[in-house]
Amino acid sequence: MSGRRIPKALTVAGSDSGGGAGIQADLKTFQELGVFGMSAITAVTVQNTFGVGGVYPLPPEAAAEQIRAVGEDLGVDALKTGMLFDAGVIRAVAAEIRSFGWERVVVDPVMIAKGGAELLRREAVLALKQELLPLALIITPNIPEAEVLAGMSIRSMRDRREAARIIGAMGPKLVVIKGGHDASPGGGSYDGGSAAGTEATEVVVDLVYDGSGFTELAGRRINTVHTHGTGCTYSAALTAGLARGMAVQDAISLAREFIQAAIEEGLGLGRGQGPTNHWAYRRRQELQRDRVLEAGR
Ligand SMILES: Nc1ncnc2c1ncn2[C@@H]1O[C@H](COP(=O)(O)OP(=O)(O)OP(=O)(O)O)[C@@H](O)[C@H]1O
Ligand SMILES: Cc1ncc(COP(=O)(O)O)c(N)n1
Repeated sequence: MSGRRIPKALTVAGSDSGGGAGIQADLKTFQELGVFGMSAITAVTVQNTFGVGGVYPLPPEAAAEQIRAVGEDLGVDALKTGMLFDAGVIRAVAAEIRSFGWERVVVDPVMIAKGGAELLRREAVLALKQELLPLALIITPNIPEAEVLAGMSIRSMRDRREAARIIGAMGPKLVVIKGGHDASPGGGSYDGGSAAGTEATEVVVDLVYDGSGFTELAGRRINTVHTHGTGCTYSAALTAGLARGMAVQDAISLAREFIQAAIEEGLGLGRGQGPTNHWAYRRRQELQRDRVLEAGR
């Protein structure tokens, strides 16, 4: 991908009027991480913190033309996909990725919104597996999405590893099965007691599979309802790291830190399941830098 001065990232996803997920979350995250954000919108959703009130999909050509316009002119250092909604859009997006030869591709296989609304048609799962997964550098399913892709139920970390192997065989170089939906005691740390030295029930663990080995990234589980758009924000931070030229493992760590800060410093917006705080990570970085400068005076 092109390597001019400001890193540039493209998100191919749905619009969330509530601003917490989808295109809006992605662009905010890119901006916070010093990356120039661009978008190809696949659908317009009517959303607030109570859920999805409507979905207005765009035709596949609309996605393809937006991607082409950006790719031919501004250039793309990394790309992520989010809500794609149907098989036609998936095929169109995959064709553009192939034709530009982009490799820093993050696929967030968005299927169902937290409130239960369908963001990917059931019959489109096959197209996702056949067309898009082989083009992905990293795929970031949550546990229910990993269950659909792998065709198995996930009740333990052992199951998660098995699912990651199955999904990895579909083509992506790395698989991250996120632990936000893991309600089991231990939050995913089944094999070695509590992770990160905290009480097991307070932990959220993301599992990373790189085609040969597994890494578990643990964070403190925050007890909050304000987790709307966590997956979008996480995969956007990962994409921003890749656009900046970071090594994959470093981009994965950056994304975990970014989402942890965004959830921990929630904004309490709306009367339902609110968005995370996309500004929190940069604010922490700035505070840390100020402390270092202060100590050096
Ligand atoms: N309560 C929480 N506390 C801390 N981290 C969390 C929490 N919930 C999710 N995360 C983190 O947020 C990221 C996204 O995980 P999650 O499983 O929620 O994705 P998702 O379900 O795809 O999100 P979305 O709801 O946007 O589709 C992961 O890194 C996960 O560890
Ligand atoms: C446009 C769009 N894309 C993705 C999500 C998933 O986010 P969540 O599962 O938090 O609702 C969403 N709600 N809306």
